[in-house]
Amino acid sequence: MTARLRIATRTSALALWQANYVKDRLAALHPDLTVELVPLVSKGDKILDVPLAKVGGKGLFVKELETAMLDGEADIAVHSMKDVPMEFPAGLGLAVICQREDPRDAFVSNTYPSLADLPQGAVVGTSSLRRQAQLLERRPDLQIKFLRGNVNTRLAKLDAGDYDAIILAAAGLIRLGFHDRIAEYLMTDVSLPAGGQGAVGIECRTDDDAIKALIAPLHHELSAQQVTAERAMNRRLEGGCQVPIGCFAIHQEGQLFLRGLVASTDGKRILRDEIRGPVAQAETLGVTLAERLLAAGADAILAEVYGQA
Ligand SMILES: NCc1[nH]cc(CCC(=O)O)c1CC(=O)O
Repeated sequence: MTARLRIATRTSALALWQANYVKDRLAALHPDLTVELVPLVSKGDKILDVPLAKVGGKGLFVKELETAMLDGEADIAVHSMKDVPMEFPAGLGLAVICQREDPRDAFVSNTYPSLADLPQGAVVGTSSLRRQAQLLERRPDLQIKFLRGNVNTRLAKLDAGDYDAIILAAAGLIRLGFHDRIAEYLMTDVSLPAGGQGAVGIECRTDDDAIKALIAPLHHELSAQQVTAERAMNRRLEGGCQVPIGCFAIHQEGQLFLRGLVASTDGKRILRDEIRGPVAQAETLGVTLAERLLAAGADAILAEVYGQA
C-alpha cells in the first residue's frame, strides 16, 4: 500500500481550501496514509494585471501542477474544474470529480441587494467575458470594470469602493466562508455558469493504479456526468481560452438537461440552445449542442472574440 500521497495545489486561499478538503477526506478514508500538500505558484497567479485570455488562458493555472506530477514530485493535483483545460499532457488525466458545490454565479455588493436594484450606469466588476456578456444583455447601461485576482483580493477591491457590485462564483465564496457576502444568487437563466463551475476535480498519472484506488471513493458520478457534458460542449467549441461561453447541465427525470450559450462580449448577440438525453450519452449531448450553436453562428461570434484577444 502507498504510504504517502502528495497533493499539488496552487497557493490561493480557494485552491488551498480545496486541496485541504481532499486531504482531509483521504486521511479519514485511509488512516494509515500520510497526505501532504505540495504548494506551487502558477503563472496564472503571478500575472494578475491582464485578462487571462491574453496571457495564454486557463492552462496557466494547471501547468506547474502537471509538471510536478510528471516529475514524480506530486501524486495528484486538485483543480477547480472550471480552470481545467480540455486536453491533458500524455500520462496525465482526470480520475475523480467530487460532488459539486452550488454552481451559480453570485452578485456581491455592499450597497445593493440585487442586480435589479443597480442604478443606471452602475460599475460592476468582473473579468469574465461570459459574465460580462450576460450582464450587458440584460443591462446595457452597466459599466463593466476589469477585476481579476483571487477571491479575497476581489472582495477587498469591492470593499475599497472601486465597484458598485462584483460577480463571483458562489462556490468559491461558500468554501471560503463568505456566504454572507452573497447578496443574490443569480439564477442560471440570468447568468449561465461556466462549464465545470462549482466542481473540484482530481488529476493524476493515468498509469498509477494505487493512487487511483485511493482517491476513487471521492468520485461523485452525478456531478461527473454533468461536468462531462459541459466539457464536451466546451471542447467542441474549442473554448480552451477564456471565452464568452456558458454551459450548464442538470439531471431531470433521469436524463441530462444541458443548456449552452455563446455570446459576443458586448452582449448584443447571444445564442442559446438546450438539449436533453440519456446520461450515458453525456459526451454526445455536449458535442451535439455545440454543433447546433456553431450552425447557428457561434463560429463567427467566437472568431470575432479571438480576434479581439
Ligand atoms: N476563475 C477562477 C475560479 N475558478 C474557480 C472559481 C470558483 C470555484 C468553482 O467554480 O469551483 C473561481 C473564482 C470565481 O470564478 O469567482
